[in-house]
Amino acid sequence: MIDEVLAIDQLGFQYGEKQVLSDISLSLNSGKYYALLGPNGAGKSTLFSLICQLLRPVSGSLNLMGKNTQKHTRFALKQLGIVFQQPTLDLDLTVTQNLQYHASLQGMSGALTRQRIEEELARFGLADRAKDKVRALNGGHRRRVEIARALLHKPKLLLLDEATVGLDQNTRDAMNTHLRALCDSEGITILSSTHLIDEVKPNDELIVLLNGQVKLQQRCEEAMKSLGVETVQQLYRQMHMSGGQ
Ligand SMILES: Nc1ncnc2c1ncn2[C@@H]1O[C@H](COP(=O)(O)OP(=O)(O)OP(=O)(O)O)[C@@H](O)[C@H]1O
Repeated sequence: MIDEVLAIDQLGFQYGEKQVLSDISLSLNSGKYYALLGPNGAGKSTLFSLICQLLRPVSGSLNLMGKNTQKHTRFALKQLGIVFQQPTLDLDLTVTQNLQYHASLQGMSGALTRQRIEEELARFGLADRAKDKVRALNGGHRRRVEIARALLHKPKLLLLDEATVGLDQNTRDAMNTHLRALCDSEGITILSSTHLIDEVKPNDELIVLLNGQVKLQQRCEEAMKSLGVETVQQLYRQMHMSGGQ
């Protein structure tokens, strides 16, 4: 079994003249939850776009499951599930139709599609909403559908770009618990960007991006211990003061 799911080596990116990411090197292992923290404009969404190949790196390389993403595009896209910051469900289609559309883009057979939709909707407590139009769902349920959709083809790496924004506290808590359980039960790796520091748990792997550079990659609990702080808030504030904006 390959333990390293994503390897990023000396990645650099710029929009025109503007350098946005510099010398990013990261290693993400299977079954772990990585919380990506960084202020507005730090480059989190750009990093996600590079991983899912909406953008091409200016320098450096990305390997997914041991294969270079630019040389093995289709393979790489099959390893990824993505939930973008902006909702992307079709509100006028049913939950099942939205999922079927994704499955057909992934080239999944009809039988497999039916089976996987049933499994994922059950897992997310949405089995009884399968035939409802997405428009009829509340924000928390819509997000769950988006995550179920991203998992349909059993990706190795799930990218969540501020996936809990706009959800109430209870829904966020439930989703966060659920996502970490996915890492344990399915061995899936999650890279999740957030501004909500209270969502980062001591057992998470923490990645802090500041000014387009990785300032920290360490298990959260260990990072707090080595910096002598008691909360993730304090840790993040300290990182800012020692190298941020
Ligand atoms: N298409 C673009 N063209 C030019 N500059 C861009 C473009 N997209 C983003 N940028 C700039 O690149 C930098 C990084 O943006 P990015 O959206 O990756 O940051 P972020 O960490 O995701 O921020 P946020 O938390 O606000 O979503 C910012 O300075 C932003 O203004």
